[in-house]
Amino acid sequence: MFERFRPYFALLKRVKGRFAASMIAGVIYAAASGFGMPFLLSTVFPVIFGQAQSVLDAREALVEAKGEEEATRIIEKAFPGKLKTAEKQQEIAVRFEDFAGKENAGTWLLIAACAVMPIAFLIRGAAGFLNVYWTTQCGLEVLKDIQQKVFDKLQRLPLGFFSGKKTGDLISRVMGDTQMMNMVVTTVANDIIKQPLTLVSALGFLAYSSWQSKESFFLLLCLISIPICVLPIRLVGKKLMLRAAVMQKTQGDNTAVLSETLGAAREIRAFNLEDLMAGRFLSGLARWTKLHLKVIKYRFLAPPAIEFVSAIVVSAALFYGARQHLTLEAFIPLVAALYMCYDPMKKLGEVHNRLKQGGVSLDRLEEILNAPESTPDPVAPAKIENVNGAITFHGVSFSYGDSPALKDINVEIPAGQIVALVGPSGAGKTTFASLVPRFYDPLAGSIRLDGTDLREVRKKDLRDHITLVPQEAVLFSDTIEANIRLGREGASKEQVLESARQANAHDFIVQQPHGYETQVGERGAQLSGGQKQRISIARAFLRNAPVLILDEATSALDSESEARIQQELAALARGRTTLIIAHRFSTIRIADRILVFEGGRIVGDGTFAELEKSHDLFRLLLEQQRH
Ligand SMILES: Nc1ncnc2c1ncn2[C@@H]1O[C@H](COP(=O)(O)OP(=O)(O)OP(=O)(O)O)[C@@H](O)[C@H]1O
Repeated sequence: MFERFRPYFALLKRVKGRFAASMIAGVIYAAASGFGMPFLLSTVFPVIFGQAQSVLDAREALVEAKGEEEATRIIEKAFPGKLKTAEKQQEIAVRFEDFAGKENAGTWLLIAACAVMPIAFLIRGAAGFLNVYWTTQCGLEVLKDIQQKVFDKLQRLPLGFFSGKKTGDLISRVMGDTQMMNMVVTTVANDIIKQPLTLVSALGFLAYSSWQSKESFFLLLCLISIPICVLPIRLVGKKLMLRAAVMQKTQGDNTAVLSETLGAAREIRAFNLEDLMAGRFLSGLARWTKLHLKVIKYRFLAPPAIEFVSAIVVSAALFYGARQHLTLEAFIPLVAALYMCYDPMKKLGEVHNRLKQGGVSLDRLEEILNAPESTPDPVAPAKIENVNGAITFHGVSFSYGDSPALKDINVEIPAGQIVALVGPSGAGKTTFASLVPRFYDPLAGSIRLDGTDLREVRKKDLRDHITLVPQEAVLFSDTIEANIRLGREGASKEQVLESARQANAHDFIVQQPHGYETQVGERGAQLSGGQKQRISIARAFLRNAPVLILDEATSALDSESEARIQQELAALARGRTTLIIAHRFSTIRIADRILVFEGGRIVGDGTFAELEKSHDLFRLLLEQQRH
């Protein structure tokens, strides 16, 4: 049952004190329930109802007629185990006489006997509460660690991981599946320690009374029927796990539809796709509801099955007890112990099912946690300091899947050169630029920065020397200043302002209602495309890295904004090794050199004038751009 979660037990180390305390509380609870309750029933009730005394009186009466030995034997047979208890109780009664006087001894004994129950329940209740509280705390701490690891991993995973995944499904894993685990932890925590221990201590009581009365029928009955109860638990658990897996996947698909719908709000309205998207969402919901009901069905099937088995066992016990002429007083504690065996079984069935369901969510989280690191950091990383920015590609090939995206690329880019990458769509320009910050590693060949192979450098150190200005500016929902500051942690206010001036953003920023403190909204929704792009350029100025990758940063703008931003980009590129991914040729005029890509190869290399004169494909591309 716990096998699936074993790798995570190590995470309990951090909360081992709490966990040990919860175990101790669980042991107290279990001992009080499984052993204590039946034991109290067998000792306190006889005191209250005076049966202990009547056992002694009966023996007393027989002693004259049958002699001491025979009288004891007859009484032992009629009231198994009770003679010893009665003697002990008489001893207690005598002590009460010393304490309360002969007259009041009876009353005090009764008060004490009656008080035992609430005290026992108080101890049991407090131990139960502390057990569930501390176990939940430990479980949630472990879960927090797992969530943290998943989030961390998601941020560090190579980009290739995301190609085949839906964002909505990933959100559903991080939020939905951890939520599911949360629920599993909180529900399971209540029973996971208490119930098995209660079962053991109830079996302990049955063993103890078997030994006392030399009668092992009840213990045997219990030992035989426990495996029968395990059967439905296992059967149902397997079915439940399969349904839960599909259910969680469906949940992921539904979240994906939702996130796509929210992300394409304009397009959905423009193309009248509201009904289509609603239909998709509804059919996903219907599938999820159906699966959820199946999961519920299997979850709640095991307890009645166990109850049925336990009812049969109690009936068998009744039959046997009646035949053996057991007194009610002897019978009740045994039935209570039997109940204390089956109740944990029933609850453990639920725990088992819950853990199965949690296992499914864990599988989905582990897909993220155990995703291979395709661009690992070196064990002994090389230091890169005072980077000039010379980049060399030597025999580089790369493919995302089967068909190659780059084939045998050899090129040397001196420090400070501005290079435009042009070529038809799908020629490999973006891929070429993506290899420089190690978003991917080449499958063959090597890439060097100032002579150092990129794979010998830690990704963080490498990326500290690179600035990426994407096609569409990415802003986070925070203030303008915070968005610029993302370029360099710890930059001074003056440096932020200076970068904004360099990007020609300062003037429009100070006109905003709260100036630099203005909130930009989610993904910068409250700013125009040009304004967003200027903030993104200001961020790049602030970063001040020697290598710059411009993913034709103006292609998302209208021509007027585009023309104005050209100047800032030219200023930004000056003195830096710059790779411009030129989708629309809008920025290639600022380039010192142009590389022409076709089918994953570099088929042209020269200045604008040289290529315009002699390169057919370049001329064709230029011609297409002009029309
Ligand atoms: N994440 C990816 N997963 C799988 N294949 C990809 C991925 N990105 C690009 N490709 C494929 O690799 C090849 C090169 O793509 P790349 O994006 O580098 O071209 P590009 O020249 O930048 O094109 P465009 O100008 O249209 O952006 C294409 O065949 C493309 O389909």
